[in-house]
Amino acid sequence: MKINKKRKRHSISNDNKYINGKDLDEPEQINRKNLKVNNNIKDDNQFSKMEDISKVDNKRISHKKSNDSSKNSREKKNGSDLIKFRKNLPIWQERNNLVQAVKKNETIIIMGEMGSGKSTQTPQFLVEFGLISSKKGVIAITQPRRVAAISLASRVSQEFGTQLGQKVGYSVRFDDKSSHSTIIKYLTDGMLLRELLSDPLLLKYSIVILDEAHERTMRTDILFGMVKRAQEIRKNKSNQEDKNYEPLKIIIMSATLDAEKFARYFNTSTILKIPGRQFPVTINYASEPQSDYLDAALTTTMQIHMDQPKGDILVFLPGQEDIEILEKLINDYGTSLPPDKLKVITCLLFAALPTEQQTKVFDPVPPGTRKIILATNIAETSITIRGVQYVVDTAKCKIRKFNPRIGMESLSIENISKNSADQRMGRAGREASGVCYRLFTKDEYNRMEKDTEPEIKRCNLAPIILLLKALGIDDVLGFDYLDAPSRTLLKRALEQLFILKALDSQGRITELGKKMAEFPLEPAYAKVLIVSQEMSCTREAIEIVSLLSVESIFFSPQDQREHASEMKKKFISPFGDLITFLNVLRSYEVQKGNSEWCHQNFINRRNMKHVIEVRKQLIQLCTRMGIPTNSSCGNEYEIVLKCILCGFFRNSAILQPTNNYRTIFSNQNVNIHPSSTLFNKKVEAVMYTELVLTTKPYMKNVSAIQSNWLSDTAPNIQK
Ligand SMILES: Nc1ncnc2c1ncn2[C@@H]1O[C@H](COP(=O)(O)OP(=O)(O)OP(=O)(O)O)[C@@H](O)[C@H]1O
Repeated sequence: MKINKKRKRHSISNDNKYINGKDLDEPEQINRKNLKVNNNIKDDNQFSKMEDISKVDNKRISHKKSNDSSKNSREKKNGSDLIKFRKNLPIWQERNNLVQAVKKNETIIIMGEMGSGKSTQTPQFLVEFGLISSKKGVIAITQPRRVAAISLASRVSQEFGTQLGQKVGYSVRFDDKSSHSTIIKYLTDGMLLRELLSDPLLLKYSIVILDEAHERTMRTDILFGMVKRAQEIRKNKSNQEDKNYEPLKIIIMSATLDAEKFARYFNTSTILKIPGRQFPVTINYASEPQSDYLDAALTTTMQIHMDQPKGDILVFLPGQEDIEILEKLINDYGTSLPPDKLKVITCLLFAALPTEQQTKVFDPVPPGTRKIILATNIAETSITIRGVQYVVDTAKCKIRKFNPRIGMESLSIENISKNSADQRMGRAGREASGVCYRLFTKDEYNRMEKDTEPEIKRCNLAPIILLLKALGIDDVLGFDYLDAPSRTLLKRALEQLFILKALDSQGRITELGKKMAEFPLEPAYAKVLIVSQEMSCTREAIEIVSLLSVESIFFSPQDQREHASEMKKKFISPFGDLITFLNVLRSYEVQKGNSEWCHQNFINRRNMKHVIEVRKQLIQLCTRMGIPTNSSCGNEYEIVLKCILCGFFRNSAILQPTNNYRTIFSNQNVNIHPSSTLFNKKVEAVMYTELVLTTKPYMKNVSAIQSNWLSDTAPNIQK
């Protein structure tokens, strides 16, 4: 297979920075004309460069055999098939031990091989052995991602033989499918944290299962401390024979965690190991390092398609941009397949996709078709996508980091850890044997870090500190962290919240802070929405927050950049990017999202649909919070920008006599990014939502403001 490598590649070094989940770099668009797949795959066989692990190191991950043939396991299972299926899971043999361990201990740790049945079976065993009754309290089982919570709840409700939302349900942001009769509730870690706001001791649960604990998201780390605290308080109360309090059991689960460390933290010595998985996965490593992960992913995927028997393919990529490029290439390629080959259908899975589009990856495809799923690491843990037999792993992911010194957040493409690579491999071999194609060498694997650094050690802590304060944890420095964050990170978060007036000068949460904490949004965005009420511009504020929830509402292919920027001109506002985005949204609605119009105007239709969805959810949220969502500012954009400034005044810069912009907060020289509508324009002051470090520090999403607005909105700014 030949791929024209003339195109400009993404740098995957540290200078490829992102901020707030978006590309910080001017996106290096691929010249798609230059990037072609030659159908004659076998002529230039990528796998001549890949070693078959079965030949070179015989590392087959295979333990327990199942009697199910792959054909049978693919068939839709009715009740008795599902029971048979459950009995074949490795965890089934351990169910007595598991239940006894939970009965005897306050906390246990379950370390089980991927696919052994932890996430689906553990809560069912607890119910089946009578440990749960809705009187005593039900089971909460957390997942780091909503797609996992939803798909696990669907599967378990099927196995349980009830409708989703009844005995088995889920709760994720903006979507709750649980009821009074729910006894097993899958929920994201963020949702359980939110429940703590109204139920600080989690009294409606008698068992909390923290699944995929190795992921170490910031929210999971805070949950560890909060759940442990709730357990201690409940234990003390029930020891004092207070009938209102039942003890709380905690179960920590993962295939790839440091069990000893968790055992020490949770004061337990009960670690249950579940050996074995149902089906083997063969691992193929690249025989030499791949200089271009996207080319390697395309080549490998197409080679599997041409050479390997049917079975769906799951490809791991670092982000939306790469996913969309590969989607286009595979679809182009799919149109020229020989008639005797399976057709291909691509499905995408990344965080910014609306839930109903994310869950499309689980839909079956027509016969004679191979599904190719292009996913970020959100497909890495927990989920089973039926039919996936091949995993292609680029070893890349986006890592978010916060530099507390200059207050800048970045998101860069980096290598994953060994544990991540193993989790990715574990998405195959769940219904039949599978193959994992690692686009890196065995040596590279050996050199990978064991674990990804926990978010709490590298991210902006402001959202989580606000939540802790709202939960009544005043001493955030002394909180019982599994791994304590650095003091600099903590100090910066406290400072940020003080400046937003979410905390007072003593570090106590204010009424405004309490209200902000109720929004499942970053503090700055929550503040904008709250303030918008008194400024009568809630509608516009919601729309701008929604427009900022996607990487970009425009696309500009490298070979059509000039044309694209010409087409963009009609939307441009002298107020800068945010109001320009609003203009695009207005036109998009007039055009009813017409795809031809989007195409002609270089508008990213998929992202616009997401914007509309987020807007709908924010309108519901504000209504629930008692904030009227109408506006009477009559398109007075100065008012709208002043409102945004209330959340983002930390991100403002003043034009200097030298014609440079200097940030008011960290006093550094910054530049307007070339993609901004204000590029090369000189205005007295600007506000931005992202700061990007590439060749220079660049501001993105820039708006023109007046410097006197700053003293009105931010009287307590400290340099
Ligand atoms: N949504 C689903 N559809 C079909 N089969 C499923 C589904 N979810 C789980 N399974 C089956 O149940 C098995 C056990 O899944 P489960 O998620 O409980 O394993 P696990 O041990 O938690 O895995 P991991 O550590 O990878 O999350 C899977 O290997 C798969 O065969």
